[in-house]
Amino acid sequence: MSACLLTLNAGSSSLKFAAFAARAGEPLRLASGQAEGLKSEPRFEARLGDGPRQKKALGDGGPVSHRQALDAVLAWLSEHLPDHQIAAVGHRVVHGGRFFSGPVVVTDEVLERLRLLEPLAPLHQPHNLAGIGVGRQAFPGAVHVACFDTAFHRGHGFVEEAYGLPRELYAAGIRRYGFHGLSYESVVHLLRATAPSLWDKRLVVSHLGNGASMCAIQGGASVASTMGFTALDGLPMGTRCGQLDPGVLLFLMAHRGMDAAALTDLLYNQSGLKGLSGISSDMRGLEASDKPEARDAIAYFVARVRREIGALAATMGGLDAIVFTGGIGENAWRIREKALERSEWLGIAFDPEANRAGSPVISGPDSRVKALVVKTDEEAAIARHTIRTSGMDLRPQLEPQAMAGELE
Ligand SMILES: Nc1ncnc2c1ncn2[C@@H]1O[C@H](COP(=O)(O)OP(=O)(O)O)[C@@H](O)[C@H]1O
Ligand SMILES: CC(=O)OP(=O)(O)O
Ligand SMILES: [Mg+2]
Repeated sequence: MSACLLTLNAGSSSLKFAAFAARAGEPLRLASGQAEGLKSEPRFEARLGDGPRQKKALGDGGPVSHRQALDAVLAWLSEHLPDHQIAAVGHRVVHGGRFFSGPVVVTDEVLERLRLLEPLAPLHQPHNLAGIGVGRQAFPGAVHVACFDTAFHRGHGFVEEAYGLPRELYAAGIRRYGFHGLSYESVVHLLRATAPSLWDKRLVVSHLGNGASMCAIQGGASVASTMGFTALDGLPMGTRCGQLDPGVLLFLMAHRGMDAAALTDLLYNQSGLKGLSGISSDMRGLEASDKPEARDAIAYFVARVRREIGALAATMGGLDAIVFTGGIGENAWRIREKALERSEWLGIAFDPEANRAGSPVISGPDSRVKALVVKTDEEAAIARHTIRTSGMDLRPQLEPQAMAGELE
């Protein structure tokens, strides 16, 4: 039996997983997949390495619990990787608050602290912690490691972390934390291998998915994020509002009688692309629609991305590369095109053909600022943390040489 590690990323309606072996401190992907649509039409999909995707229905047509989803994952793994024993499990946890600035081995005490953060990430944290619960039951002998979306941003200075509120609230933890850190780390890691003269320069990385944020990164470290105390701020998202004047909330409370529960539902579930369009939270659905409301929602999304490119570049005193990632960032060429329209002033010579063709480099050869598309790999970031934190393999990380220079 050889030891391997499992990564679990439990979302509100999905459970993503990957299995890795550890080779010289680097994860080697053995398998990956997801159980999704748990509350509507549960489906299971998995593949060995880069092999073909195997798909099947999950359950008997009705909703499926995270525990059942994990059982399906385990059954698939024991059928397809029978010679591997799971020695460590890495869990994505969206909010680590002030307590955690790096990955941590899960204990009952750690879990207790993470539960306190559930109200700060209602779409994620309860599911992340449920995933840890079922994972610990299924693998009582494995080391469980929590890896945080917030950790990558914990080096921010006071100005990026504070709100313009009394200092006592800052001291109480009411700060800008930032999210999608595992995704940003994975982008930096990939650039380090494929763009060695660029990775530590001034980057604006746009993680545009169902959740969406942008991050200024310099020297490989996060400098500023569009997200703050919760994963509501910054860009509009599938169903989340993005940046909002807090005066709107005061008005809704005073004049529409809305309480915390009603506002939570409004801001997390009914807003963003879904609320703006009244059609769909899904970018593909909006791109396919010819309704003016769909066009408005897309225009609002793109305008916010363009605005944040300028704002984040300003925090670094300039820009050397812009990177798109996430489901929208990687796949929606029209969104990238609109986001980079009239960006010559920033030093970007956009290459529309390369962009449309899905090339990883979407700026021209003479562009002073590079524009790139990178596939995010949160699972690999979780796996690297888990290898180091669990002590599965403590040898220094090897840089993959084969890709050196690929994106330059
Ligand atoms: N080819 C595509 N064109 C436009 N949008 C796409 C495409 N593929 C995926 N998307 C969008 O990506 C979003 C989901 O992003 P993803 O990063 O997978 O989400 P999650 O945050 O749930 O992991 C959805 O809005 C989806 O419509
Ligand atoms: C933090 C966040 O928004 O995550 P996701 O993109 O998975 O919703
Ligand atoms: Mg995501």
